[in-house]
Amino acid sequence: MDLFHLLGSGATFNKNRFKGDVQLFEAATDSQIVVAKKKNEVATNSELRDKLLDEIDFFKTTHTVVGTPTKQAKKNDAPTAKAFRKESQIRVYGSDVPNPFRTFEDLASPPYNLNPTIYRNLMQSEYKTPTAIQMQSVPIMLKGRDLIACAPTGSGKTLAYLLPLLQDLKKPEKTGYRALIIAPTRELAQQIDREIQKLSAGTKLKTRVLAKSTYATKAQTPKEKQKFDILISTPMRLVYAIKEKEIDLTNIRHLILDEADKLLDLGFLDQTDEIFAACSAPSVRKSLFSATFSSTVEQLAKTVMRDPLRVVVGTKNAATDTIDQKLLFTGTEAGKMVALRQFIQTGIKPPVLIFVQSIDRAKELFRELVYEGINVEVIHSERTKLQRDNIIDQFRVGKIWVLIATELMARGLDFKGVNLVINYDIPRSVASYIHRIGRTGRAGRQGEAITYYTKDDMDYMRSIVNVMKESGCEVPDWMLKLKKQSRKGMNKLRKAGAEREQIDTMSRYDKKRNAQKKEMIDASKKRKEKQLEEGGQAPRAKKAKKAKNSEAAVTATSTS
Ligand SMILES: Nc1ncnc2c1ncn2[C@@H]1O[C@H](COP(=O)(O)OP(=O)(O)OP(=O)(O)O)[C@@H](O)[C@H]1O
Repeated sequence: MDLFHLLGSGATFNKNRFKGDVQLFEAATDSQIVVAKKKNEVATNSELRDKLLDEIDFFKTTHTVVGTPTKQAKKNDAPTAKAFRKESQIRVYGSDVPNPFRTFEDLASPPYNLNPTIYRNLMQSEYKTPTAIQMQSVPIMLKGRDLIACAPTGSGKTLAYLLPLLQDLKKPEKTGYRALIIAPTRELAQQIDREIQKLSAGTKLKTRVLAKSTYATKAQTPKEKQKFDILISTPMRLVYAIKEKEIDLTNIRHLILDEADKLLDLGFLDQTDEIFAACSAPSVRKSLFSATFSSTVEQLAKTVMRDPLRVVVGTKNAATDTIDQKLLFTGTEAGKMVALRQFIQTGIKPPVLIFVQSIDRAKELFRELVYEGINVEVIHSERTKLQRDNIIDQFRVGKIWVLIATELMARGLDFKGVNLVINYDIPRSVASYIHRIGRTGRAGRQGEAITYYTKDDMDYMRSIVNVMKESGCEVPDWMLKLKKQSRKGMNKLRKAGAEREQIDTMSRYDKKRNAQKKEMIDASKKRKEKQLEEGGQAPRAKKAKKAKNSEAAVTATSTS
């Protein structure tokens, strides 16, 4: 009835035409005065108005009331919010759920009224249609609700939280950080920052990525510190900053955890706890995003959130359906290298990402592949920040064809063009499997993932096989009947990884030859440097060509 009042405010009824309806409307209250009062209230009380408007479904052309599809809606083939959610595989848990929006154009008008600058940036971006998680998360966050959002890898979760965040911050206030985004790795923090820069261009909002190299945060005056609106950080760095009193989080009103399940996992939990405590304003809105959430983590999350809504897109903890997942049995560890070499010889379609279980194995595999005649690199936490940044940039632009990586790269990083992910070593958990293979098949593109396994991995294959089956990939029947690994066994794998033979297939002869090659390259490099130091004469054409060749080779080896 309230909704009817709101929609009917200002309208007059033709008593002849509406007859019974007029009686129904007006007889519902005691007198004409009460009706008028009510009409007035719903039209002028903004809170009540917003609540009522939330119940209305916003379409490009039609408005339909949730749950009661009108004839008009059916005619326009525009489903109700409920049907629309079902169609878009969106499930929401919790009460008082705002409706999803349908098109980016909807955001320009009420109830969203997206800031015109952000709207313009959005319209000028490559995004044409919102993804399911964006459609449902944006209205929830705009409404100021806490949110736990689970949606597949590469489905645009970053934009889903950035749009409402930027909308709420509006413009700089110079009161210090008002929003905090936590990500598990520095690389992901930088990627989020890039997205913010694109989306907030022209709003004058200022963002800082807190990294070790962030210059003289300490030396900044309080006034300088207040210039920033948004802070993005890894937990470790932020906890250090909190302890050193470099950073004041008391003004934070938005706290977003990207890859939230990782941040609430044992490895990070203490730090995340400290961060939550430091964001001491009573009205902090918390949003958690990830492609995977265990029920334990969800329960834990709920204890620090206020009446959160939970959104799940697709099947919870499943892989993206645009990834063609395959398994390759290699028998032994040595068999993996044989398979990989064969694969490279038949011609790979770069860029390819190869995951291994440890830094040592990443280094070993790099040593094996560096002389295969492909542009290969290796990334792990022992590389310097500068090296890591360069490698990621070069991989993004296609200069590196094959990138060997540890778990560092498994989460959040967006390489749209990755055609293939190879799990050279099986991942340590189902979540890790989903995130690793999720580096391909992003934003609706097709991708491929191959997982190598040996006879020793058999005990851990069941959960991977289940994920594959769930996402519609072919798996042999017998693998679905494999014994399920005990919790203890899975925990052991998660903590320490499987015991594996060293990756070392080169003969003594090959090793000697490679060592000689390296020596020659180093010597040539030294000669060149000396020449340059001495202000060297212009080398002859032949010499120049030779030096160029060695330089290329040095780039390949200097990282080994
Ligand atoms: N509405 C959209 N239409 C098309 N592409 C989009 C849209 N929204 C985001 N993208 C693009 O999709 C890619 C993946 O987005 P994003 O990195 O936010 O995914 P994600 O869901 O956070 O993935 P992950 O779980 O792996 O972190 C990005 O390249 C992003 O620019």
